[in-house]
Amino acid sequence: MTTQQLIEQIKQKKSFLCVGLDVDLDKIPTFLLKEEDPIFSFNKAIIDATHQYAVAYKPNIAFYEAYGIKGWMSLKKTIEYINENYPEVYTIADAKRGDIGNTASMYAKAFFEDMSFDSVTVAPYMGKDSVEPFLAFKDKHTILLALTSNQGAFDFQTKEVDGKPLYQHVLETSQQYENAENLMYVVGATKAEYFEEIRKIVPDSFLLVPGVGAQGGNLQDVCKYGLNKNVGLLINSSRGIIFASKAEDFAEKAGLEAKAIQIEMEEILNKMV
Ligand SMILES: O=c1ccn([C@@H]2O[C@H](COP(=O)(O)O)[C@@H](O)[C@H]2O)c(=O)[nH]1
Repeated sequence: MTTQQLIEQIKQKKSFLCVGLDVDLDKIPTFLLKEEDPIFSFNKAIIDATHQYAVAYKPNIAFYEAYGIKGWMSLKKTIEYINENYPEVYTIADAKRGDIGNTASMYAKAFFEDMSFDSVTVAPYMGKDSVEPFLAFKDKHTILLALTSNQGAFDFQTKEVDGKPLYQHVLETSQQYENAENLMYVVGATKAEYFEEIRKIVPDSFLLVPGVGAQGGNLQDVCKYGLNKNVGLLINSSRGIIFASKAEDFAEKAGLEAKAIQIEMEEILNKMV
């Protein structure tokens, strides 16, 4: 999907919500465990109930890898279901990959060609040759970890290197990579006070923002400096939406949670114009 198509969808739905599909068999309604593929059944119901309020879905690959081959099959069925039924929706493989060039190319093929995701999250620690193989794919996005939502972000990402925090080097240096127009960045909602500085460095880039809901980040705080002329934000909520209920009404409750966030987003967007 092109960036322009993503922007069009955001305008149409008046939403920049990304629903995280982090399925945990211990947390889904027990009646689903009788199904042939409980993870896919759960995802299908969540997607059907939330797609009108969300512009993107982000399965975190760990939640599928943890179940071995069955988990990978559930992931493949999920991405195929989205692409076939809701082709306007943007998809993110939250895989946090990162390795030397030839290995990075294989990761890129796995997520962009075999799985047909629109984007993949990548750790920047190994530098240019580990990122550019992903960027080489046309109409696909590489989402680099810049300033993550967790407490451990302060271990390295905010440390000063040559007079500025490491995360700022990630933003500035990666903008010089070949096909840098295919870059987006992860910035945690729990780091709202950093958005003003980040927008000075990457005013036009899309930012994937996890950390609202269960991790305590706040939508309004992020939007204060995070929005740009094209909205430029994808706000992710996983547990806060998909586990809104563990009963028969789990999908309906997920839909209501997504709708509440979409309404808040619409109000924010209305104030922009
Ligand atoms: O900085 C980061 C990068 C990725 N994540 C991932 O996003 C979701 C958040 O889930 P919630 O249930 O809404 O907290 C999850 O997949 C994380 O691994 C992140 O939280 N922070």
